[in-house]
Amino acid sequence: MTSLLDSLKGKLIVSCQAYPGEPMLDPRTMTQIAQAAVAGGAAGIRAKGLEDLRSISHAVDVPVIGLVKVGKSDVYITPTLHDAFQVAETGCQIVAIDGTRRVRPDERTLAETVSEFKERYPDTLVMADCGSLDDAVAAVEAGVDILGTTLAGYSGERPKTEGPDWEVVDQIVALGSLPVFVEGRVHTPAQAAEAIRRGAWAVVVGTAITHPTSITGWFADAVAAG
Ligand SMILES: CC(=O)N[C@H](C=O)[C@@H](O)[C@H](O)[C@H](O)COP(=O)(O)O
Repeated sequence: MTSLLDSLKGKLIVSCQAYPGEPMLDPRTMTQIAQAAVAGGAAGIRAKGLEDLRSISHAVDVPVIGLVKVGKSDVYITPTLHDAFQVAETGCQIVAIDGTRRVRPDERTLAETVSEFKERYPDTLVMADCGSLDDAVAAVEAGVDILGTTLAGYSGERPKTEGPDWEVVDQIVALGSLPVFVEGRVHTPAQAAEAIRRGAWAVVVGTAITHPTSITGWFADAVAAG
């Protein structure tokens, strides 16, 4: 396990996700995107959906962070223990789960979820997608392996900052207890480097690398604005 985390230290992880109704929502397409990201230097891949995860885990030789997005409730990133089991079954090395203090659809606490998960999958790491410092503190107590800033700006506790939420990054890194993966609105190479300088173990970039519709929109808006 240590060597898996070591392989990600100071490195870039690329999140490869397409969303319902989008043309790239296809396991083969996402697998090709993941392979292209690895060719470009990604030390890890983050992906969602059981089919995408099975395909990507076979196709790349770097650690994969897996998740599912389920339902329309506030807690949607691998929300239940059952979801976490299904994600782990795909062969990914790290399972990302909602790491907030909100009520989960199966009404297990985060601590219960992590301990039951670890009983069945002791070798799979758990990344807690947190939305605030208080989430991160609770996630450490719950026994997770990795803290992510993924949900800062999306869980109601923090404002949605233009770029990464550096304040919460600094607060969570200052806990000093677990590796912190900075994720969420990292849109430039300079911001990714800044995350590492601020003490992130790794930095996860999604939209700015793998979501052409958003990237095109950024350019189209700039062009339209003249
Ligand atoms: C909030 C939420 O649901 N985040 C999701 C988590 O897996 C993804 O939609 C993001 O793309 C990912 O976190 C990477 O972030 P960004 O795309 O901003 O680089």
